[in-house]
Amino acid sequence: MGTDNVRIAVLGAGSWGTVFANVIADAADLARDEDPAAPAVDVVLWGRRASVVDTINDEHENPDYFPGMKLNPHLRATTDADKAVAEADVVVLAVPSQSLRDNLAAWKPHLREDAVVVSLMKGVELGTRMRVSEIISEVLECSSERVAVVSGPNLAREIAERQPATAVVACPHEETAVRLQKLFKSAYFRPYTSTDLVGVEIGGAMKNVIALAVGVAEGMSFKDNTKASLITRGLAETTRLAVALGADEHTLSGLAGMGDLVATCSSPLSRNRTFGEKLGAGLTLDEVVAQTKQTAEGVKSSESVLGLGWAHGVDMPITESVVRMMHHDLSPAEALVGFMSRSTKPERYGV
Ligand SMILES: NC(=O)c1ccc[n+]([C@@H]2O[C@H](COP(=O)([O-])OP(=O)(O)OC[C@H]3O[C@@H](n4cnc5c(N)ncnc54)[C@H](O)[C@@H]3O)[C@@H](O)[C@H]2O)c1
Ligand SMILES: O=P(O)(O)OC[C@H](O)CO
Repeated sequence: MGTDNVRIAVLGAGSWGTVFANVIADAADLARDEDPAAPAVDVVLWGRRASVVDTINDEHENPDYFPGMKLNPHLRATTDADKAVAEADVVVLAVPSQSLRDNLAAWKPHLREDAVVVSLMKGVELGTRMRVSEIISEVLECSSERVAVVSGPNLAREIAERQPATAVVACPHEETAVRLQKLFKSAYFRPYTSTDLVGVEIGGAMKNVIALAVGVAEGMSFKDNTKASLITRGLAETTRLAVALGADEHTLSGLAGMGDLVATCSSPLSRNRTFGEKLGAGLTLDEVVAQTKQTAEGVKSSESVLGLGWAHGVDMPITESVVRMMHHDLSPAEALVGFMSRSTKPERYGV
C-alpha cells in the first residue's frame, strides 16, 4: 500500500460487509473534506445477488439487511468478485468463517500479491481449528504481515445508523495497521491499532460462544447476576485460552475482548445471543436453526475453540456447556446443573 489512490474491495454484502463498506466510504468523504489533496479512496462491495447489488447502486440501500437506511452514494456494488479483487489494494473479507477457505481459493488467482487482506470475521474454522488470519495466510501463501483483522463492539445495525463506535485494527506489521486505521476512521467510527492478531481474533470468536450462553440464561428468564457472572467468567475463560495461544493478556480487557463481549452479550441485536435465547426459552435446536437467517458464528466455532482449549490444557467450562447444548442435545436445565455443581476453585487459576 503506497501513498497513491487506494482501491478497496469488500467481499460479502451481508450485514457487516455492507455496513463496513459504508464506514470506509464515509471515512473517504471525511478525509477528502479535511484535505482535498488526500489520496482518493474508492470502495466497491461484492455481493452474490444481482438484485441487491443493483439496489445498492441505484438506490443506495441494502433492502435485505437495512431497509430504508441510506448508504453513502459513493459506495459502488458489483457481482464480479474477480474484477473487484484484481483491482484492489486492500481486500476486506466479510463472509462466514466456515466458507472462507473455499471463497478465498476461488479469489486467489485474481488477488494481487501486494494486496493487504483484512478480516472482519469472528470465527475459528471447524476441523483445522484455525483462526481466520491463519486460513488467509495458508490459502494465499502469504506472511501474516499482509493480513489484518478488524474487531470490537460493532453491532452492524448501530453502525449503519452512524452511532459512535470503536474497534481495533490488528496487524503484526504495525505500519499497515496504522494505514488501515486512517482508511477506516470516520466521524462515528474510531479504530485503534494493535499488533496482537491472536488476542483480537480469539476475543472475537469467544465472545460469540459466551453470548450463546448468556442468551440461554436470558431465555430461561435469569436476570443480571446470572448474566454478569457468565460475562465475567466468560472473559476469564477467553483470556486463559488467548494467553495459552500466545496473546497479550491486555488485549482481552480491551475493545476486542471485554468491549465486544459486553456489547454482544447485552444486545438483542446480537444473532448469537438471540440464538441462545430461543434455545433457553424452549425451542429445539432445529427450530432455532430454521429461524436463524444470518450468521451466528458461535454455534460452529464453539467446537473449534473448545478443541483449542483441550489441545492447550485450558479449562473452558462455559464453552464446554455451549458445545454440549449446540451439538450433543444437552438441555439448558442440565447445562445449568452441570455448571453450578462443578468443584469450587480460586477466582484466578490456570494460564
Ligand atoms: N453483523 C455484525 O454485527 C457483525 C459485526 C462484526 C463482525 N461480524 C462478523 O462478520 C462476519 C460476517 O457476518 P455478517 O454479519 O455480515 O453475516 P451475514 O449473514 O449478515 O452475511 C454473510 C454474507 O456472506 C454471504 N455468504 C454466505 N455464505 C456464503 C458462501 N458460502 N460464499 C460466499 N458468500 C457467502 C451471504 O450472502 C451474506 O452476504 C461474521 O464472521 C461475523 O461474526 C458481524
Ligand atoms: O450479531 P453477532 O452475535 O454476530 O454479533 C455482532 C458483532 O460481532 C458484535 O460486535
